[in-house]
Amino acid sequence: MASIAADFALISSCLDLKRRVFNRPISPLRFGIKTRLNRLVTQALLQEELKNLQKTELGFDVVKEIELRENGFLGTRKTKLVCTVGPSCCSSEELEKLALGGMNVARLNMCHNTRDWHQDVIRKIKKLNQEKGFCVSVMIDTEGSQIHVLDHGSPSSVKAEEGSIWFFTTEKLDGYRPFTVQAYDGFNEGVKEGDELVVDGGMATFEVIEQVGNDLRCKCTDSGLLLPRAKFSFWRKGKLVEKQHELPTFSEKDWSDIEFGISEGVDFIALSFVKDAAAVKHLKDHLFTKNKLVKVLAKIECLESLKKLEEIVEASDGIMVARGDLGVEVPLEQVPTVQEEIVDLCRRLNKPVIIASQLLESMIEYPTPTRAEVADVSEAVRQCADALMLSGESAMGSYGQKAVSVLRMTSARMEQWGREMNQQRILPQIGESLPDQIAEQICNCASEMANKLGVDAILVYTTYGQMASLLSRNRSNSLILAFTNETSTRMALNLQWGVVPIAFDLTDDMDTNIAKTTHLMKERGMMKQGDVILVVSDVIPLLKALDVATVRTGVSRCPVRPAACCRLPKWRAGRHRGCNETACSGACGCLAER
Ligand SMILES: Nc1ncnc2c1ncn2[C@@H]1O[C@H](COP(=O)(O)OP(=O)(O)O)[C@@H](O)[C@H]1O
Ligand SMILES: C=C(OP(=O)(O)O)C(=O)O
Ligand SMILES: [K+]
Ligand SMILES: [Mg+2]
Repeated sequence: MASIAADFALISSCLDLKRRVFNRPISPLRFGIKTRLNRLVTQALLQEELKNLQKTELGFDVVKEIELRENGFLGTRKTKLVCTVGPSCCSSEELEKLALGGMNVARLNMCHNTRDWHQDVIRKIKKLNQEKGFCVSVMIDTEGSQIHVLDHGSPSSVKAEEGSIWFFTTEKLDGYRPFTVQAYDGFNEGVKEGDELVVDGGMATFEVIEQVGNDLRCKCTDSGLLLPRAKFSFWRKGKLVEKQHELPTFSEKDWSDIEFGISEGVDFIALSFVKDAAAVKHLKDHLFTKNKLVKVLAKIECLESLKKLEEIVEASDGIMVARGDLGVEVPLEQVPTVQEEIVDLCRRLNKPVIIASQLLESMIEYPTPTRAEVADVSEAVRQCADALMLSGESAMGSYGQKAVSVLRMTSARMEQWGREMNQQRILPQIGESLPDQIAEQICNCASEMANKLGVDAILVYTTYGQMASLLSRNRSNSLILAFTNETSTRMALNLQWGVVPIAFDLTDDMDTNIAKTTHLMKERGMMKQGDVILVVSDVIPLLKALDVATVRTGVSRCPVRPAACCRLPKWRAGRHRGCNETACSGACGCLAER
């Protein structure tokens, strides 16, 4: 196997040979898979420059750095973790503990708390990133038409006993009133006597026994707990009673929250209750006019979004399977299959996907998860979702850090099992244009090769994250180290399976990029002798890359040598690029213009 140890004798002889033949330094393949030889040559050429490099020129997340040193490339966790920030974890100390525990993305749910509170949290996270070397991205999650919630006026859960009679009203309650629950104006439109009112997808069930003006009198038919802000829906003969009036995806508050998010420099906006692709495009257009590279995630959490799933996934930069609300509109037993379908579709279309809500719900109150919760988390990891999300567990629970460590350990174990099983999946082609198809093929082949050769890491040099994402899509065993000079790309890649985004000041010269980054990785103890790496890049635009690759083909068959073909390299500024000849020798009989 290749080694990254320097072999100076070999390099020198290569350089000599090269200079003699081409009278110019070797230029290895600008994209594609690097050979050991090329890597060694590049290293030698850049040796002087490398001596002056500062370790800090590599923007590496401190937490990943520790993990990499401890577990090596293969053992480093690939599944990403999103934590909702709330009162339990909003101090700098708590946020730091979550970051150290492996939080990749912090989510702020705009349904709760004040603008100032959110601003304070975002600034604390950015400060921690800057001062302590974390790489935690920030996501805001819009409120949307989040009005399908009940309020019983009590800060804790209230139990509904079977047979008890309850009053569901639009009247504003001032505090707790026994057997009374407040709902939004118009909640009972289209509802008939005999319909079922289901709370939180089945936590408790009521039968509508009487319409009283705008209110409903209901009998509890299946006892259960009503949590604060419980979600509810009406059902008739096993089917959802669809809402009479469609609420817009964006409220005025949502737009103002979005503007706030943009001005605070958030990395993701998760859009609640998306019903079609138009809503996603609307927001993306808005961001485009502001020249903002914020990623838009669509939350799949209502029946309408399932009907238009494919167009929504295509329009978005990523998806959240928001099982909390989804489980209110879809029968609970269908949620697992719907989840798997969404995860599969996202992977087919190359969009990151987050599994959200109730992953470790019992840990809001208890320090240990249930077996069933661990099984649910494992299942999401087995499906190869990009990320797992904590909601109340981190936002308001007492064991947020422990919940993060349960996610971390469970996903690491399941990923290891996945590697042992070596499950491969044939993926459909997604690229439509030739350059996109080429990029895709390179990434597919690199991933396959990485698995077959037992490669430790794939290094990808990327401006907008395209190839890093295509590599991630393959879910290969190797870790993907993505070097980018774009901060927005680095923060966005934080959500992608198996990608470790690293800030680095990329140049147009791939040899320099590779030499410098591998040198720094070694210096920092993250790469060692004997590690096997593959290199892929989209830094040079693909069409050009094709040209460069072709030049490379041509170089080895340069007209200086009689049997060479000069067709592919073309003639540049009247000179052949490979050898400085001013005219084609014609020896090859090629089609080049002469
Ligand atoms: N920023 C916040 N401020 C106060 N409480 C919060 C905040 N974010 C989340 N929470 C609490 O954590 C719970 C779970 O969060 P989440 O699932 O995001 O919200 P929801 O329950 O509204 O869907 C919320 O119901 C709320 O009690
Ligand atoms: C994540 C979800 O959205 P929210 O917490 O904003 O209701 C959900 O419904 O699962
Ligand atoms: K929300
Ligand atoms: Mg929701």
